[in-house]
Amino acid sequence: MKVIMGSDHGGIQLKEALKTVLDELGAEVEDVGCNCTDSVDYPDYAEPVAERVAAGEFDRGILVCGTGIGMSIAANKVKGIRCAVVSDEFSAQMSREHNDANILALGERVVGAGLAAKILRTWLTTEFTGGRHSQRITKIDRIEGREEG
Ligand SMILES: O=C(CO)[C@H](O)[C@H](O)[C@H](O)COP(=O)(O)O
Repeated sequence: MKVIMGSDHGGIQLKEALKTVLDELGAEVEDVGCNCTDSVDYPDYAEPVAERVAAGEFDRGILVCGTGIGMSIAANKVKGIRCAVVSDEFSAQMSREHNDANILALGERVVGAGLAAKILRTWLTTEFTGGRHSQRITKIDRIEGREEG
């Protein structure tokens, strides 16, 4: 699985910690930054991650900021992106099974590294259920103009 990651200064430590999990799962990882703790603006990292997932260059994206909220708001502006902010394992599972989320947003100031690792494992290994959920994704696509009707 090809995974692209990004963070702002508020998420850089958790982003680094999660690379161990990605390594254990055998993911091929690209990190678009940031690479230091200087204050930066999260949309500058959300945008390239979201654009490259939407373009099909990567299977999944992971974004980390202080809360995950700013990253998810920015990422969800890109057509084809379904970014879920998650802080528990059940939501991680549901965001994949029901919503086919293609980007996971985490908050370093919200979840500890241990819980975040469990969330990430669950999120990366859970498949979309399809069925009735597919028609709902189609309706989301229609809202953003990806589908006619
Ligand atoms: O966008 C966010 C909140 O919705 C992120 O958590 C940012 O990391 C946060 O706003 C950064 O805050 P800081 O005071 O500039 O470190």
